[in-house]
Amino acid sequence: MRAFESTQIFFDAAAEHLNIEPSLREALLMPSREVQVQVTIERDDGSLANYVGFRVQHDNSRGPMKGGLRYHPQVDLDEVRSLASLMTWKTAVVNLPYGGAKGGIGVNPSKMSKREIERLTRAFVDQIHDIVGPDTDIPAPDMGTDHQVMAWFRNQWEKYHGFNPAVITGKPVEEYGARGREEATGRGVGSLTVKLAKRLGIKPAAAKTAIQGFGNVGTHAAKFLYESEFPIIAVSDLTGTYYDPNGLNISEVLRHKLNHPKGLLEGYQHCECLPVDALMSLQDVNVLIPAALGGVITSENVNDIHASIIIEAANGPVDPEADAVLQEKGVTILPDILANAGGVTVSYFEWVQNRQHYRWTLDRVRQELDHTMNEAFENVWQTAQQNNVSLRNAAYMIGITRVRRAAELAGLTS
Ligand SMILES: NC(=O)C1=CN([C@@H]2O[C@H](COP(=O)(O)OP(=O)(O)OC[C@H]3O[C@@H](n4cnc5c(N)ncnc54)[C@H](OP(=O)(O)O)[C@@H]3O)[C@@H](O)[C@H]2O)C=CC1
Ligand SMILES: O=C(O)CCC(=O)C(=O)O
Repeated sequence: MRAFESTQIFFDAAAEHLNIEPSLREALLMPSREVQVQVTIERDDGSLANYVGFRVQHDNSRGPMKGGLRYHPQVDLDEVRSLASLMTWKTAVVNLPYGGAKGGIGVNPSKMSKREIERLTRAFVDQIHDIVGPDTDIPAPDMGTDHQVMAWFRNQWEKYHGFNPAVITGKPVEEYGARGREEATGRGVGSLTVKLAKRLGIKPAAAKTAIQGFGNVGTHAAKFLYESEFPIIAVSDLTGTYYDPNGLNISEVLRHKLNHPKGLLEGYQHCECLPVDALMSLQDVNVLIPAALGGVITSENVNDIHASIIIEAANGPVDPEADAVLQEKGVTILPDILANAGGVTVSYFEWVQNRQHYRWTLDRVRQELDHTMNEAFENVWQTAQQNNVSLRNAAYMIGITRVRRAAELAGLTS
């Protein structure tokens, strides 16, 4: 199933509960603007390379549009469209004054030099600089991009429009970035995992956890949960699944990754190394955290999953067919638009600080993040209980209701 179709099915299920009529559904779901651009750079060897870049601006009823930039070979218009719509519901679920957007380039950054990635980023900004801005659409990191890419993006954008660091978030801390943005998504995932397990009566020692993807989100979620005494029994990246039924020493695993020339888990010796896909079907896993690509749990592999809790750190990891099977089995799924909202929440704090020319302490960022995530969690939990629906359905109902209200107040057709 294509990514946007998946998102649409989840949207429709909630819209049905809310009794939203078809033409309004269409208006809420249809992206406001989709831009596709050619991104051509000179490779280090002097040859030319052409890529396709996208920015989909889904909705701005609640404020400027917000969402990350992904550099990955699978990036295409359908995926970016789906990710952009998820941003609209996500910013609404955590009640940030934003709409939703997403962008990316179909490229494999692991096969490029640092200078090539810089040229690629600057060439992309040359193509889209006039549709993004601090009051219109504010990008941020996602898969394959980091604070360095954000710094290049800002620098190139400011060549056209002048000083304004609020044009992008997730910047280096010393260059107008917020303390705590890098850890924010993983920290939010970790704190809600702890909260959900407690709510379901599962003690940390019994919450054996597996994390797919060990990049920004996966590493910080692992760190938080390890410190909360959850046994992390497996983690994976593209080099394999690293498994210890008694729990990995996450400090040691993180040290290994830090010392690996490409930041990979490859070569980590103090556990079993299994094939990449083995992580999903490990029998002794209670909490499964997909933290890499979307569409990784489908009708093909759903029956191999043994976990009783799935935390969607990635965007769109479970497709609707698999979701239905998991619901039937009683698996609790914390949906992406709530679980991974810590990143955009601290992006919002960064944007606020940039606009006020003021800096918050890390303690303040963490405190406000925890407050926002807790409030959103409680709201989603209560809505699910009151309406007897899944947490995903409840989260969509909250998001859609807020966006619909803002759109109606503004005058839908104006
Ligand atoms: N960064 C953020 O703030 C936010 C991210 N997200 C979502 O979280 C997810 C991860 O993003 P992020 O951590 O930033 O991305 P990164 O690029 O930092 O890390 C991605 C990780 O996933 C691994 N990976 C890719 N494919 C597979 C696979 N098939 N099996 C196992 N591991 C795999 C990569 O391995 P390798 O290194 O070997 O390539 C890498 O470890 C995405 O879905 C993103 O949209 C959501 C909200 C905010
Ligand atoms: O930090 C942001 O603005 C957006 C992060 C993002 O892309 C996401 O939540 O999926």
